[in-house]
Amino acid sequence: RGSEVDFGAQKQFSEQRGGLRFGSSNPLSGDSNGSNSCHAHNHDRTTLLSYNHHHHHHHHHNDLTDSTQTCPKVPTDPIEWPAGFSKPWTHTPFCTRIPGTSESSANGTTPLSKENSSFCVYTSATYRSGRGISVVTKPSIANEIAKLPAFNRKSSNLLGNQPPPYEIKYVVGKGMGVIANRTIFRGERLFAHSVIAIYHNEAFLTKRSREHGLRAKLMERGIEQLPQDARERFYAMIGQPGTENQVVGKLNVNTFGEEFGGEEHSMVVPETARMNHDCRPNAMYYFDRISLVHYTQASRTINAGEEITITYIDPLQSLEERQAAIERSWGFSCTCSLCTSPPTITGASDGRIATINRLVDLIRGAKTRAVDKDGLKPEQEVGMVDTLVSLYEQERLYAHIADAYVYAAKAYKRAGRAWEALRWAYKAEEAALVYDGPRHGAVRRMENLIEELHEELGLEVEGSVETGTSTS
Ligand SMILES: C[S@@+](CC[C@H](N)C(=O)[O-])C[C@H]1O[C@@H](n2cnc3c(N)ncnc32)[C@H](O)[C@@H]1O
Repeated sequence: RGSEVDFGAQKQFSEQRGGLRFGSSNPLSGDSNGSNSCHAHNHDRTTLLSYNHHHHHHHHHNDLTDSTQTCPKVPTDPIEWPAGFSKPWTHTPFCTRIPGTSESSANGTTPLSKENSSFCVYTSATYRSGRGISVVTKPSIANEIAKLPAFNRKSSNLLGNQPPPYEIKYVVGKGMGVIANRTIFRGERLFAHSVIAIYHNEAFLTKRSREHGLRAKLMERGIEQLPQDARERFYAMIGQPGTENQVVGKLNVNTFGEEFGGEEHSMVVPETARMNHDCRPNAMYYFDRISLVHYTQASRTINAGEEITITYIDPLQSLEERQAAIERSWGFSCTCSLCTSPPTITGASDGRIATINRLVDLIRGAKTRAVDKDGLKPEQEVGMVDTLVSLYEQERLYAHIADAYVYAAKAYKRAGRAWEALRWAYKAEEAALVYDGPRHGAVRRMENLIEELHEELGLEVEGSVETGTSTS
């Protein structure tokens, strides 16, 4: 466990869930909330649509676009290379400069120095037996990424040699999609692929900038330096209509969001990016930041012929909010089964979603109160978690229900109802494995809870550690 690297923000099990894990943003296109005056000067939207998927996050002002504007300058990062920069990268890093110092050399490559580097392209063409990886980010973050155990792993075949349980096919109104070719059961692995590119969200280019040319080159170079197979997979991904730069257009609609060094990045996993969106999906993904591998599992039984889908957004939003989020970030209008249900059905669903959010607030609120005099009584909380689980089921949120099971296990334990707590803890552990993967803290917490409950209930087999080898 000593080797566990985590330089990103800790993800909470329940609350940071949702939309922001899929999709890319283009922060340089301007913050759509218009909350700061810097962006008032910025009319450089690259695209017709605002693909600012991480709109609720606070972005650093980015004045890489225009040094004359009155916004504060982005501070330069402490840069640790060139010391050891060549490892694990197989290409010389290619960097942009911050404004005011951008009299770059003819080929656009800047000397390696603390003062003038901002974003660089790092590529390892030998990464994972030649699958390759490009990272476009700040030097300090690239250094952290380079230290990951992922760079010592050889294997690029993470799925074994079984034929995939799906085919990539044309789906009316959606472009390509992933269609099951046999029955798939909950928990079955569907995709497991090493990311081929990671882009800092602030590295996205902007139109009016005098840095535009260099920035476009930076974005494109990330892909051009990849080995041929990865490059072809990148260009095979769907584009974004109306986006001038092909690479940026593909990044805008195909990437998964993840934090590195506490800052938002967009990751490319071309195989997994074939899955279309559904507000009530039958598959769920997680990203393992130690190995830089992205995993997808079935979250319920999927029948042969059925499309395999994931959700691009936080599914615990009303119909209106979901459709707005999809429209804003991807530019299509959602026609999933829930979104196209009659108003009586969608209205009932919106009501359940509001109740789910309210219950979670109440349960969490009770927990954070130091002395819960006016907090929830244990039996009240038990009633709430029963309702919560039921609402998730009614909403067909088969993967996200992990959160509800965790609340249920804790509530029953608190109420002194150990057997029921154990039942929920097992369900929570199973769901968290599908939802978050084995490395996630939720899985470990549920394992610990199960162990505690076993003790409380006298379930542990006496001397089980010693007699573990003698089987009948
Ligand atoms: C990550 S890609 C998914 C694969 C894509 N259909 C393809 O052909 O490669 C995202 C894009 O697929 C399309 N898409 C995804 N889900 C959709 C849906 N539910 N309805 C319509 N189009 C969808 C949109 O064009 C979106 O920008």
